[in-house]
Amino acid sequence: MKDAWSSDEIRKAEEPLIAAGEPLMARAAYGLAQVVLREVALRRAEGRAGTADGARQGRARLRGSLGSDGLPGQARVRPGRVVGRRTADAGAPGGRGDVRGAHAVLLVGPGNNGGDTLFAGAHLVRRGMTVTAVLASARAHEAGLAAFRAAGGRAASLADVRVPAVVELALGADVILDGLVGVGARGALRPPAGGLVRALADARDAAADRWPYTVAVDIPSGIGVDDGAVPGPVLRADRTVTFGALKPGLLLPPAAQTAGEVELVDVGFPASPASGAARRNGVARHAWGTTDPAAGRVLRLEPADVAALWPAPGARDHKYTRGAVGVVAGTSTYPGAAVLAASGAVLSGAGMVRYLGPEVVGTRVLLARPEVVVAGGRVQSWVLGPGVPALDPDDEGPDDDGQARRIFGALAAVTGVLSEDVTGGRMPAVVDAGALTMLEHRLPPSVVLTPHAGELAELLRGLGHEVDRTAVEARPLHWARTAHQATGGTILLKGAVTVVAGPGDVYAQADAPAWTATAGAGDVLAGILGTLLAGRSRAVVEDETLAARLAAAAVLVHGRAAARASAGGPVAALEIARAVPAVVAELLAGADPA
Ligand SMILES: NC(=O)C1=CN([C@@H]2O[C@H](COP(=O)(O)OP(=O)(O)OC[C@H]3O[C@@H](n4cnc5c(N)ncnc54)[C@H](O)[C@@H]3O)[C@@H](O)[C@H]2O)[C@@H](O)CC1
Ligand SMILES: [K+]
Repeated sequence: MKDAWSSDEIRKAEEPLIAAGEPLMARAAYGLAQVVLREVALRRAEGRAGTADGARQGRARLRGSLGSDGLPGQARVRPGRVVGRRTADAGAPGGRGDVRGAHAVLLVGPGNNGGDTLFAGAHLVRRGMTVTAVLASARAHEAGLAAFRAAGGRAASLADVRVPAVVELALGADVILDGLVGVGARGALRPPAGGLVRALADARDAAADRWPYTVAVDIPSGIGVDDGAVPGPVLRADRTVTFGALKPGLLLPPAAQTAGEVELVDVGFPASPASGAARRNGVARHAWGTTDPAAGRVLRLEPADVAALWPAPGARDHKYTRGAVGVVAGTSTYPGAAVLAASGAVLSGAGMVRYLGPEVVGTRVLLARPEVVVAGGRVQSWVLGPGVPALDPDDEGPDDDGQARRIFGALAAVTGVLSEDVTGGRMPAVVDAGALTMLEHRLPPSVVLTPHAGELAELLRGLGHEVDRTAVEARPLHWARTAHQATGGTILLKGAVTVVAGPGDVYAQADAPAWTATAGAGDVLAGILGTLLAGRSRAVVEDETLAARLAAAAVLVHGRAAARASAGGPVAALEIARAVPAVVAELLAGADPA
């Protein structure tokens, strides 16, 4: 399990270590430098490093703006010229591990994040790289700058060299280190760092594969460390080297999408899960229900966590103990959703799947999956709403083949509105698509709502919040938590990174390839989650945090199945369902079905 620490928690963990004289910054800088050296060497060995010529031109242009002592001078680089085409250079100094002559540009802010970057820069210089630091503020970490200069690095102030020259320099470099701000950042990057990053981000977009390898130091500067927001310009990184612990913004969308591959450098924080309580010592954990946005941890499940959660059958299990999933999905106009949701449930290992809906749809479900029982009866979880039209209160008689009536009945059972004698007691449910418009009562957390951003915005508008799809996409964590608090249900907000918010920890899962954004994929996910909830039906009702964990597990399996079915190309929703058994088998065998 990946576990992110908020900026407050990082600070609390840091304080005693710094007080004890632990060299945190030296460790961070060394780890950062090792990653940069490895990546530059790798790229050179693969022939992907920038040309020596390009780097030389970029440096020559900057040199025009530097005094002979390396300090900023008066000459200016003409703005707007792009130099240093990046092409493979067979003549680069050879061999894996060789970084001599490679050029790094450091973007250095005023705090310790800039300090890490300068100390790392000193390591790079000592390994034979040419390193230029662009100091974005009047202040820079004193010891870091001294060490960098002593090693032979050159530093220039942004105020002197100006943004266009830095863009040119970057285009001629092999690697850029973004050390403008780290966990001390608040809000969008302010000028001049904000302007610099905007120009670099634009240049990156325009230059595409000619852009140098970009490494974010601790976090991509400008992201919301704790909430994953992207409130202003951010230079997208190929890799983020983060120190001590992951930060929520590295897991949460949309910021997570700017971080590239995330690599953790151990600087000596207590790391084991057992020490989790200790490392949070003194950090107020607010009870759920407060408006504190930091309540609950931000986690990401990994394959081993899902294997431990999966309701694998034992020798004494039979189809009823394993859990029956009741599916109310599809109409005669949209029968496919019923087939996909039922397939997701069957192929993820439900003891039994019951389908409730119009006969014409039931027949199609049976044709696709003869295992499905097309009749009512006891179930241990419900999957409600895929392929069912949204309820339109102005419409007298929606053409839904009686599906709304069936969904209202099931919702009355799962929300506890009907007596146990009638319903057999509360049970978990997945509420998807049209069923999201049929909620009338407060939900228990064992009911998982599975909207995408547009559907969540609509749900929230119905609850009095002024919000549209774009606003939800900008702050998925905030709105998912808001929806949880407003409805009581667990919210699974679908996206490239899916966020699950319930009463406790939040999960941010990034398991699926972009090809997964295809019609019907969500129906399959609903079916998989239905199976997981049915398999642990009683526990889900008793433990109010379990539905969110299982929802995250369903997202992981769905994403890995999509990756497998896609194999780098397009993927059809039914193929995702078909890939699920092999993915589950590998998970249970302890493998990572990546
Ligand atoms: N957590 C750890 O264990 C370690 C952390 N270290 C580093 O220390 C960093 C935190 O250092 P600091 O607390 O000095 O803070 P930062 O270096 O993250 O940034 C704080 C500085 O940036 C400015 N700033 C804040 N928000 C800004 C904005 N929106 N636009 C422009 N400037 C802004 C502030 O005025 C302040 O000067 C970490 O991110 C990490 O890189 C390492 O040095 C040592 C190990
Ligand atoms: K940074």
